[in-house]
Amino acid sequence: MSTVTKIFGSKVFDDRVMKAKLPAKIYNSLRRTIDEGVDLDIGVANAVASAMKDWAVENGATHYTHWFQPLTGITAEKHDSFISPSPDGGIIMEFSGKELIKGEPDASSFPSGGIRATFEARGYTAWDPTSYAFIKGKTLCIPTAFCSYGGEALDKKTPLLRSMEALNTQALRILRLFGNDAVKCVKTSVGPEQEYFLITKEMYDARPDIRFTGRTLFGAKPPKGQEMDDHYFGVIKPRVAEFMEDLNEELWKLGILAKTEHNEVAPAQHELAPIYTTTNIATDHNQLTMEIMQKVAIRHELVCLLHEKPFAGVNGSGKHNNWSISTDTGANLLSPGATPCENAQFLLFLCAVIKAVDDYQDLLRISVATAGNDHRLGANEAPPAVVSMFLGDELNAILEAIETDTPYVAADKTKMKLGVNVLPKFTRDTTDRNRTSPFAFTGNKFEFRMLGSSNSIACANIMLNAAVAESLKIYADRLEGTEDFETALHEMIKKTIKDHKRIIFNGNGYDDSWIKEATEQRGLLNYRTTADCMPHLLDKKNVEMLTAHKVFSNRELQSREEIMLENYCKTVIIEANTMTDMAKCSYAPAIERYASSIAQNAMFKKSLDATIPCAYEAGIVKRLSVLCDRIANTADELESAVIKLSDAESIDEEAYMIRDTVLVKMAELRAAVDEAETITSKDFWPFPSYADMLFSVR
Ligand SMILES: NC(=O)CC[C@H](N)C(=O)O
Repeated sequence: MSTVTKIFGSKVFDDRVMKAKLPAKIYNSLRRTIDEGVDLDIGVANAVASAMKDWAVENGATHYTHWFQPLTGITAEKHDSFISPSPDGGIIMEFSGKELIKGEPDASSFPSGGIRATFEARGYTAWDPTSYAFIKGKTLCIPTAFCSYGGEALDKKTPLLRSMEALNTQALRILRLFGNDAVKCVKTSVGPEQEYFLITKEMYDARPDIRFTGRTLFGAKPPKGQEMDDHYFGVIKPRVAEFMEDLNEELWKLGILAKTEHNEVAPAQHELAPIYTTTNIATDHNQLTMEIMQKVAIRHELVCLLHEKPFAGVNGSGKHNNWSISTDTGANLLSPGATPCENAQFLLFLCAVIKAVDDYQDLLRISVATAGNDHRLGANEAPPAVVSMFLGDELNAILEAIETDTPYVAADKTKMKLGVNVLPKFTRDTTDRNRTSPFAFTGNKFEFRMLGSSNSIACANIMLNAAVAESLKIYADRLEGTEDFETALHEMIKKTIKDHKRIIFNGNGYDDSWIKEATEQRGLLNYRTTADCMPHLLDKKNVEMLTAHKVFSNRELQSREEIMLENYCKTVIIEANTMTDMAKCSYAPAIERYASSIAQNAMFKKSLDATIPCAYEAGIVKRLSVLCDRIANTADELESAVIKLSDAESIDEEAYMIRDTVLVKMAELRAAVDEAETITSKDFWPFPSYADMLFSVR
């Protein structure tokens, strides 16, 4: 066995271990819980817990934790050791079924958006057996859902599981209509491409803005950025290669299918992509991947930046969510099939996605909304904030032929009537990719490109699954019990294309003319910022859909809106405070020192000989003095804008004020400091430059 096959999954209590360690009866009953959602009885839980503990202890674990994903966007853990006193004064290592299936963390300090007051400390964590337990360090981590005392979800996993269930229910109804009775379960899978930057720890330590906010808040454009396209897929530097090697090993041990690694477009930018897996597991794995990337980087004296736009002017970091729907019998429902019948089914699922993306474009935008991602969307190969879909030429032609009842030329001029017997065979689309499209069909899956690199993929997939479940439900309601299935199917697909073709766009998403056409002619939404989109989470149609499929309750939705806006406001306020601090306490004094040293030089020169020219010195001193005044004044104005936020009467209003005043002043302050950087001696400049940081790893 190669080393990789040996270490892969070695820290995971996966199917192989369960099979080997559990009595057959227990194993089969656990499998039924994992595969079919059958309730687990305490006897089984006790047996699993005991085997899990023995395995974990054998592998060096001393503690266990319920590992969950609160609404902070990161994961949470509270370790308990397995020890229990024994009568002889020693200890035994113990872990019960009760401890496995339920935890009661005193977790009052997590954001709950009003679901739970601080004095109501209790929250519950409940084991999610569909995601395997694993060992991190010396701790056995048990993936769990997290909810309040009253049963409301306080995490991202619970609604994600609910959305998968909603899609499963509706997709099965559709499959039955096509005579498919063998499929027991439909699941979505995802392969998220994780982009990130690596800079040296030395650079990181020297930049308070990166340390406090994850991104640079100042920095003049370097002489060289990504103009030469020489970093993308370029030779990986040895130090980065060592980091990647180490990272792969850690991920493989945790059963994470790390597959592709390469240099990305911007200097210092890289990407890691795993093989796709069930959405729930992919979400857990992506959270772990982000955590481990940061840990491994430190071992190499590097820092891994997961911010969406750590450096202005070069590519930001996204997390493209490659999403598909498949059955337990191994069929990918987004893959054009081999027979006309399969293609009719494929077209129905395709239409369900088209309808979902159009009807719930706002929810998709909301699902990726963060202060950081607002800076990324709309430039440097990240899609714009207007949601649209790219299907490619062949699929477009097919949809057009269906809509207009005209022959589909590429397929023997067969008229596109969607009767299962007359639909022509067509193969996988091989058209080009579109980097500016938020939602691109890539042959047998959709690539949702709007997610930012720090986003949990849970949110985007919750909305996507729920919206598609809703389309499928509407279809199933219409088709079930119809006399003439083929005609009804054909009419329904035709209607979907007519009603929703506005969302399909194959051109350049960055063109101003597209944004104009999208918003003015097609009526698509353009929510530029988190402040613009977040309140729409509570729009009637969104609440109705999400509650109808039991993905969120009303209260859970309100809490999410509040938490996301609070997060936006806090993030920007921390950025603003960091900026005023850096401007007042570091930049302005440094600029003053440099200007005064130049002024003194000029005076020395003049005292030697009054005819020595000092135009250079005078010019610089003048420019820097003007800039320094501007920096000081703008920093004051920024500070006042932040103080004024306390006048806001609601979190929505505070977010609007941030968008309209604080972010505007931040941009002005940055412009003044960046201009000063271009004429100040490096010896006086207090922080590393863009060039220093972007080219720091050699
Ligand atoms: N080449 C690429 O796919 C770049 C994507 C880009 N970094 C983004 O923000 O999404």
